[in-house]
Amino acid sequence: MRIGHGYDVHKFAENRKLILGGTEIPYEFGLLGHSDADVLVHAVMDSLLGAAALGDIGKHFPDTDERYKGADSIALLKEVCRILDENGYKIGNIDSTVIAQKPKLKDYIYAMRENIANACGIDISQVSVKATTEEKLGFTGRLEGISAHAVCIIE
Ligand SMILES: Nc1ccn([C@@H]2O[C@H](COP(=O)(O)O)[C@@H](O)[C@H]2O)c(=O)n1
Ligand SMILES: C[C@@]1(CO)OP(=O)(O)OP(=O)(O)OC[C@H]1O
Repeated sequence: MRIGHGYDVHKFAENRKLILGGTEIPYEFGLLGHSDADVLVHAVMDSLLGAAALGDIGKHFPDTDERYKGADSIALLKEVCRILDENGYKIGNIDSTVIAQKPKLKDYIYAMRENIANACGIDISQVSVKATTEEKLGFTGRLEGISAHAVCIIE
């Protein structure tokens, strides 16, 4: 059994969709990135790659590579899960926290869990997504961006 941890941050920008956990969330700002900037899925991918000691998303999907411009992070997650499978690993469970002052995410949590579970070929009960604010403190509190943490167990 091996444990993994992932962390990511993306800043808010105008004229971008807000995609979290493969779900489009209505909000006045989206997140800036080379890909769709799905900060939650990025943290999940880094936790899985970390658990397997197989590097990180920047190694597998460089932000200098045009192939990943505007990439659907759920498709990248499928590729990470294929790499884990190829290396003989199975996912035990994933837990994650999105840190966002706004928007309220509770109505989208189930859809995010479902998208992540489907991409990984696991049951939704193996995927947890939580949300919290930082009580208006720090860069998330100032509405500058969103961060996410993820941990996982692989076997
Ligand atoms: N972007 C967010 C942040 C929080 N929630 C939900 O609200 C609860 C209370 O958050 P606090 O930061 O005030 O502790 C939290 O446990 C989440 O259920 C949310 O939906 N979206
Ligand atoms: C996901 C990738 C894909 O090019 O691009 P970004 O959306 O910029 O996201 P980041 O969290 O900076 O990770 C780097 C890249 O792997």
